[in-house]
Amino acid sequence: MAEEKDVVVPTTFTSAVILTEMGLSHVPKRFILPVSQRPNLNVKPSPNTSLPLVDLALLHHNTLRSHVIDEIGLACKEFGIFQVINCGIPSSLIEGAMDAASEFFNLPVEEKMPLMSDDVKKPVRYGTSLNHVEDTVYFWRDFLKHYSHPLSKWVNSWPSNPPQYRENMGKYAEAMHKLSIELMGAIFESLGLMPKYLKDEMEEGMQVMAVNCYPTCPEPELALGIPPHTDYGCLTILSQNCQGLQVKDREGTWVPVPTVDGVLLVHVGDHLEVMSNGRYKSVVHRATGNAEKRRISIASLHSFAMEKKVRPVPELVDDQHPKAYGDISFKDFLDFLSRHAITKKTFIETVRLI
Ligand SMILES: O=C(O)CCC(=O)C(=O)O
Ligand SMILES: [Fe+2]
Repeated sequence: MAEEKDVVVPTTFTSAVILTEMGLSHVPKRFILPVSQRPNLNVKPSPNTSLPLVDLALLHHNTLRSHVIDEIGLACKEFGIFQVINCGIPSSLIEGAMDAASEFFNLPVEEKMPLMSDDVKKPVRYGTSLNHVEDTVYFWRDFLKHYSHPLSKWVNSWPSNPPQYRENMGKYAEAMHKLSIELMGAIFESLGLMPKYLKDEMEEGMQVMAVNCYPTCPEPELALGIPPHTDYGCLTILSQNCQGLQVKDREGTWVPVPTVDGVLLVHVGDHLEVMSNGRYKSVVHRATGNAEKRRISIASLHSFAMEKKVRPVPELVDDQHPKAYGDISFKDFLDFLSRHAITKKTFIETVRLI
């Protein structure tokens, strides 16, 4: 039982990792969701999932490129998420980043404590529930978030322990950044724009890595690892070591996403929804807990520079498609996040005009 062990839980910071180390047999009350928001864990991911699978090697094929662009466009439109294979990233590089992440969460709490913060504007921070002040229910996740692009600007502020963290995560971050540029080119092309459209803005944009740890949860049917949300950026590229991600399909049904070796997941984020003037919608997703296995995921979020306003692309606004969104920047999102609980209202809802 918790009381019997010599573990001090900080009152301002409730870490799921610490609670799991305490060996609880029940989740504490503040993690228990109202019945209507609890996940149904009996729905297992199907290997024949309807989630699109895109072979990125074909983007370099003269005659097949346009077919792949259509596939990506359809995936963004119908699902807001797709799986990609053959991205040219060695599996050892992804495994290296996952191992570094896992070892970081294994560190004793005293080593992680100096990075703990509820301030969403910190470029490097360790946290748990998204907003301790505003969130009324807590979530079974610890995370490390850090800015990552350009790498040379940020890498020295990343954890120096485990010793391989900076090198492994740095290589991974650079590979994700390169991939995000290629994907954005394909996505713009699928919208009828030039593939180089806004490429400089992406090159100079922000990259935030959200390194997530969902420790084993004694009662995963009562709690969530991360509540339903959309990602703020243009797109997010995700690696995971086991299943736990669920996405809401266009009918409102939660669909579990399978884990397949060599597959990365690409989410449409709010900025892409705005730029596409609503042709593509950011995908609502959440992560469930797991009683047997600790889950690690690395989400790489790509957006324009902090204060750069994102707006519907003029070519995509006409009489049939009136401007549907106001202008937003990453900074606007952070301002919103520091004031609101993520569980109450999503940021994108506040910028929709129609
Ligand atoms: O762990 C996951 O699969 C999702 C993580 C996520 O949604 C995020 O970090 O924004
Ligand atoms: Fe997310």
